[in-house]
Amino acid sequence: MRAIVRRCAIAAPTPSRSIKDFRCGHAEGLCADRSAATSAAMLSRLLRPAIALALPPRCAGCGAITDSDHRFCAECWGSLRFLSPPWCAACHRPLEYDQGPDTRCGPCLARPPVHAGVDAAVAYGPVARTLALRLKYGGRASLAQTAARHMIRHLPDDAHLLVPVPLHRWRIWSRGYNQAGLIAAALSRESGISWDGDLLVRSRRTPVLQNMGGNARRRVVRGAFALAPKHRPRVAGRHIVLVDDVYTSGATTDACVSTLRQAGAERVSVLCWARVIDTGPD
Ligand SMILES: O=P(O)(O)OC[C@H]1O[C@@H](O)[C@H](O)[C@@H]1O
Repeated sequence: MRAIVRRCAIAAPTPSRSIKDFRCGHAEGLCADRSAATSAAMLSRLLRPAIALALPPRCAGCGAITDSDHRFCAECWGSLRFLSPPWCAACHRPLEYDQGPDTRCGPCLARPPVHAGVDAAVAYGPVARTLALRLKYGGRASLAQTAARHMIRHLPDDAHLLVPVPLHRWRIWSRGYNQAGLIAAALSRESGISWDGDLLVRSRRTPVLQNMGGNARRRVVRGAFALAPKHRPRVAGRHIVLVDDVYTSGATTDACVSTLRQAGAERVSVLCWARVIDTGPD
C-alpha cells in the first residue's frame, strides 16, 4: 500500500487527454496563455463565495450540505465499509479473521488469478452505490475525485501507469465520458502517476452486465478488449494499475488484465472505488 501520498499542484502528465476529458472539466492546467490563466484564477476567486452560497458542497451519498467538497455527512460516512486486511493474499477479498499473510481465499485457490491484486476503497453498499451511479449516469464528474481520494491509499508504490477500464466508443458517445477515465485522471492528479485512457480499448460492444451471474459476465466480455501493437512499449515490463468504478465478479477487469499481460505488462493490479464482497456462486 502507498505509504506516502504525493500530491501535485499541477496536472500530472496526461499523454492521452481526449475531447471527453475537456467536456468533463478536466482541462485545468492546459491554458497556454498565462495572463488568461491569471484572469480566470482571479475571477474564480471572486466568484467563489457566491458559488459556495448557490452550490454548497454536498454529501456524495445523500446530498446533505457538508463543510467542504468531497466529504460525506456523518451518517453516510459511518455507513461506509473501508476495506483493509485481513484479506486473501492474492485478491484482497476480506477474510473474517487473520489466518496468516499467505492465506488465499477459495476462489483464488480454485483459479489462480491473472491480476496482481484487487483493491477497492469501500465495500459496495447503499452509499458506495449512490456515488457510483451519480458518477456513471448522473454526470457528477467531481465524484471521481471523491472516489480517488479514498482509493489512493491502495495505490501500489511501484505503479508505473494508470489505465482505466475502457468503454466502447458508442457508449462514450452516448454518455459523453468514461467514469473510470475520470477516476484514473483524478488519481493521476493526486498521485503524480500518469494515466492513459486511449491505450486499452473495448473493441466490441458488450451488453450491460446487470442481472448476469459471473459466468455469463465472463462470456460476454471475453475477447472484448484490445491494445494496439504501437502501445506495447508503454506497458511492456511495467506494473500497470487498472482503474474501474465497481468490481463485482471481476469478469471485466480479468479480461482487461489478460489483454495487458499478453501485451507484455509485468504485473497488473486492479483498483476500484467499490467492490461487491458477497458474490455467491453462479
Ligand atoms: O465485471 P464485473 O466485475 O462483474 O462488473 C463490473 C463492471 O460492470 C460495470 O457495470 C462496471 O462499471 C464494471 O466495469
